Amino acid sequence: MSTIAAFYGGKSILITGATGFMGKVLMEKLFRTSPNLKVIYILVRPKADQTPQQRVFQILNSKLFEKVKEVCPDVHEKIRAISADLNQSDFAISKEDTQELLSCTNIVFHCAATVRFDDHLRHAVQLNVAATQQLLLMASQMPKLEAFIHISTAYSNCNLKHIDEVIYPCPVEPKKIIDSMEWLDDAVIDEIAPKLIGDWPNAYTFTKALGEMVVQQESRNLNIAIIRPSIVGATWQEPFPGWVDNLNGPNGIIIATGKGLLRALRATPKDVLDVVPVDIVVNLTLAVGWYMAVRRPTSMLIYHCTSGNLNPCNWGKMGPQVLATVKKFPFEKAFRRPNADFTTNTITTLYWNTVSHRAPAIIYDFCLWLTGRKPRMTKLMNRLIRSLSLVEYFIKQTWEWSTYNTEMLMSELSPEDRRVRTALT
Ligand SMILES: CCCCCCCCCCCCCCCCCCCCCCCCCC(=O)SCCNC(=O)CCNC(=O)[C@H](O)C(C)(C)COP(=O)(O)OP(=O)(O)OC[C@H]1O[C@@H](n2cnc3c(N)ncnc32)[C@H](O)[C@@H]1OP(=O)(O)O
Ligand SMILES: NC(=O)C1=CN([C@@H]2O[C@H](COP(=O)(O)OP(=O)(O)OC[C@H]3O[C@@H](n4cnc5c(N)ncnc54)[C@H](OP(=O)(O)O)[C@@H]3O)[C@@H](O)[C@H]2O)C=CC1
Repeated sequence: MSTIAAFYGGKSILITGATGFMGKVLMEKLFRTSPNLKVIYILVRPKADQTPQQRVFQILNSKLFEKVKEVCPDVHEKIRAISADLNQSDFAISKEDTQELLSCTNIVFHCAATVRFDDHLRHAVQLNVAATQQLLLMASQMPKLEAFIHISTAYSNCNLKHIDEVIYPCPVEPKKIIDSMEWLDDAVIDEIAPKLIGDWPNAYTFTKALGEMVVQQESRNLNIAIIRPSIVGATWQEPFPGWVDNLNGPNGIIIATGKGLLRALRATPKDVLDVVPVDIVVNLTLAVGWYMAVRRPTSMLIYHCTSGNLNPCNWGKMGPQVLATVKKFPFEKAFRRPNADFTTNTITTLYWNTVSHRAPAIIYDFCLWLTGRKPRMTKLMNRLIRSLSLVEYFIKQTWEWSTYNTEMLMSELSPEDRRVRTALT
C-alpha cells in the first residue's frame, strides 16, 4: 500500500472548496485510496436552492465517485458537510460545528477561492485574502493539526518572468487592503482598483498573491505549505481520463473549439502552454500533506505544480491535438464543424473575430429571429470573445517556474508512491 495513502488512514481532514473542480477530485482520491480515514469535513454553502447536504449527496452520486462507492461503502458516514459561507467574517459556522472542527482536525486543505478574472476586488479580497486569514486563525486553535496546505496559483506572481518557490512581497499590505474594503464603497473601490492591482492582470491573481502573504504573516507555529498549480485541466488518469466539470482554464476554450464556436485563437505555436491535469495536482497536494506532517520541515515550503520545465507542451502541439480529438469525438449540437487556427497579431485577430465569430453569429440569430425563435448566438459569441480577451494575458506570454521543492519531494517518495504520483516528468 502507498505510504501516503496509509498516512491519511484514521485522519480527520478539513477541505474548503470541496464542491469545486479541484476539491471534488481531492475528496474522491482521499476516499478511494484511504477509505479508512476517519472523516472529511467540508465547508459547503447553500447554493441554487440546494441545502449543503443535498449538494453533497449530488456529488457522491456523480460519475466521479463511482469507484469510491466500491472501496468506501460508508462514504456517506465519513463526510461531514458543514454549512459555511467564506464571505462571512466568521464563516457563518455554528458554534457546535466550530468546536468540532477545532478539536478534531488533523489536516487542512484550503482550496476555496473565487477564480473569476472579472470579480469585483471587494469579493476577491474577501474570499482569497480575508477568508484565508480567518481560516489560519481557526487553524491556530486546532491542537491536533498536523499540516495546513494552501492552494494558490502559479500565476500569483505573473508580473514576474521567472518565478521561484518563494513568497514575493506585494506592494500593498494585505491587512490594509482587508480593512479598507470594509469601509470603502464599491464606486471608490472601482476607482482605485487598477492602481491597487498595479501590474497584475486581474483581481484574481492579485488577491492570490496577497493570500500568500497572509499565509506567510499569519503562519504562527503552524506547519504550512503552499501549492501553486499552473493551468489545471481535465483528469489524465484518475479516477478516469477526461473528467472536468467547468469551463475555466483550458476547458472553455477546448469546448468552444469542439462546438465550432471558436475558429481563431491568438497564440504563438512555439510558445509553451503550462497545463497540468487536475489528478496530478491532487497527487502532489496529498504528497505535500504527508511530507509536511511526517517530515516537519523547519520552514514553510512552496511547491510549483507546473509542467513547463518537466514535460513542456506548446501551442503547436496542443492545438492540432485538440482539433484532431474534437473532430474524432464530435460534440453534440455543435454550432459548426470544428476548425480553428492560430492568429499571431492584432489585425488578423480582429479580422477573424469579425469574419469567423461575430458575422456568422449575427446571421444565425437573424435566421432564428426569422423563424420566430429567440436569438442567442451573438450573446454567446460576445461572451466567448470577452472570455478570450480576459485570458489573452496568459496565452500571449510564457513564464518559467523553478520546481526544486516539487522535485525534492518526488525524490522522497517510496517507489510505489513515485510510480503513482510523478507523471509530470
Ligand atoms: C493547426 C492549428 C490548430 C490550432 C487550434 C487552435 C484552437 C485549439 C484550442 C487549443 C486549446 C488548448 C488549451 C487551451 C488553454 C488555454 C488556457 C487559457 C488560460 C487560462 C489562464 C488561467 C491562468 C490562471 C489559472 C488559475 O489560477 S485559476 C483558473 C481558473 N479561472 C479561470 O479560468 C477563470 C476564467 N474565466 C472567467 O473568469 C470567466 O469565465 C470570464 C472569462 C470572466 C467570463 O465570464 P462570463 O462572461 O460570465 O462567462 P461564464 O460565466 O464563464 O459563462 C457564462 C455563460 O457562457 C457560457 N460559456 C462560457 N464559456 C463558454 C464556452 N467556452 N463554450 C460554451 N459556452 C460557454 C457558460 O455556459 C455560461 O452560460 P449560462 O450559465 O450563463 O447559461
Ligand atoms: N482551475 C484552475 O485552473 C486553477 C485553480 N487554482 C486554485 O485551485 C483552487 C480551486 O480552484 P477550482 O477548483 O478550479 O475553483 P472552483 O471555482 O471550481 O471551486 C471554488 C470552490 O470555492 C468555494 N467557494 C467559493 N466561494 C465560497 C464561499 N463564499 N463560501 C464557501 N465556499 C466558497 C466554491 O464553493 P461553491 O461550489 O459553493 O461555489 C468551490 O467549492 C483555487 O484556490 C484556485 O485559485 C490554481 C491554479 C489553477
